[in-house]
Amino acid sequence: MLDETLAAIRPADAGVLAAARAYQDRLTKPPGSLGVLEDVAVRLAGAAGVTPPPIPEPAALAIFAADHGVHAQGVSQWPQEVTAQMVANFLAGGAVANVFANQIGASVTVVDVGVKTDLPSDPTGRLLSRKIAKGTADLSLGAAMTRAQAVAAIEVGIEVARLLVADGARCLITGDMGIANTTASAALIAAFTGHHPSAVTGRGAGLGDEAYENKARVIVRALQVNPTDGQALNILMSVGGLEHAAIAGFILGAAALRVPVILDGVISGAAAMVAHGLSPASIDHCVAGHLSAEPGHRLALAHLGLRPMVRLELRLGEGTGGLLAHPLVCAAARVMHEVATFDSAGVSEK
Ligand SMILES: O=C(O)c1ccc[n+]([C@@H]2O[C@H](COP(=O)([O-])O)[C@@H](O)[C@H]2O)c1
Ligand SMILES: Cc1cc2nc[nH]c2cc1C
Repeated sequence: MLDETLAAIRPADAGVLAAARAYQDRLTKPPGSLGVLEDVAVRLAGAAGVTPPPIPEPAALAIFAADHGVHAQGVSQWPQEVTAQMVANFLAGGAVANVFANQIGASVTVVDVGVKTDLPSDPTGRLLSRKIAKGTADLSLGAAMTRAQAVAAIEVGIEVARLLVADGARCLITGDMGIANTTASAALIAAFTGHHPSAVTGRGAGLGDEAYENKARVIVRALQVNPTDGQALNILMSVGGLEHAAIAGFILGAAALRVPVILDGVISGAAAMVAHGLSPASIDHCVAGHLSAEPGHRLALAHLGLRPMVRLELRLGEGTGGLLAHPLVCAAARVMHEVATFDSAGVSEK
C-alpha cells in the first residue's frame, strides 16, 4: 500500500502554477494585494492540476492518538492516561477540536494507532481502532518501534485518508493526541534538520525549567543511542511516534489522491518531514495551517519550505490550528472562482 501510494504522488503542475499566477493578476485587485492568500490559491491549483482550484470543502479532521515510552523519562507534566481520556473527550464532542470543527462543518475522526490504555467501545462510530502497539518503546534507550510497526502505522494513515476522501472530504486536516509526543517531535526535527536538540525542544503541554532541561538532555541521548543514516523510515522508527507515522501516511494518502492537506502544529510538522523524506512531492499538497509556539515547528516548516497561515501562539495540537486556517484556505480558492477580471468588470488597469 505504501509503495503504491508513493508511486501515485505527482508534484505540482508547473504549467497550472504559471496559469494560476497569471490569472491572479487579471482579477480586480492590485497584483499581489491578497498577499499570502494568492500564494495559497496558486499552490492549491498546482497541486490539484487545475485552475481555478477546487474549493477545499468539506473538510475532515483525523486525530491520530498514541502513547510514548519516553514518557517514563519525565518529559511531560501530564500522566499518560490523559491520551485515552482525551480520546473519550473527542468522541463526546467536548474538546477544543470539536468546537472548531463544528464551526467549519468538518467531521472529526479519531484513530487509535497506539494508545496504551484499552479504549471502551465507541457508540458514535467516529473511532477507528487501528492499534499497532500499546505505545512506542522508550526512544532514549533504543528504537521507538520496529520497521514493520512504522510501515503499518503509515499505512493506517493512508487508509484513513482514502476513507475520508471516499466519504466526500475535499480537504484533510491533520490532528494528534499523545502525551509526550512533543519529545518525539523534537527528536524527529533535530534528526531531519541537523539542529541541536536545545534549538528544537520546547515546553510541550507546559513544563517547568528543570523538567525542560531534562527533556532536552533526553533528546540528546535519544539521538546518541539511535544513530541514523538520514533515511526517513529509519529516523521515524528510531525516534518517532505511531501518530507521527500515521500522520505521514495520511499526508501521502491525500497527496496521492490530489486532495489538499492542512497541517496543524509541531507534531504534524515533524510528521510532514517524514512524508517529505519518503516523497518530496507530497509537500506540494500541503498548506501549513499555523505556527505553533513549540520552537521546533518553525525550523520544520523552514526545512519543508512551508509558510504558516496564522500565528496565534497555539500549542494545543488536536488539529486546532489547522481547523482555524481552513476558512482562509477556502477564501483563497474562492477568490479564483468568483472575483471579476479587469476585462469582465470594465475596470481600468494601471
Ligand atoms: O500542536 C502543537 O504544536 C503542540 C504543542 C505542544 C503540545 N501539544 C499537545 O500536547 C501533548 C504533548 O505535550 P507533552 O508536553 O506531553 O509532550 C500532545 O497531545 C499534543 O497534541 C501540541
Ligand atoms: C488536557 C490536554 C488536552 C490536549 N489536547 C491535545 N493535547 C493535550 C494535552 C492535554 C494535557
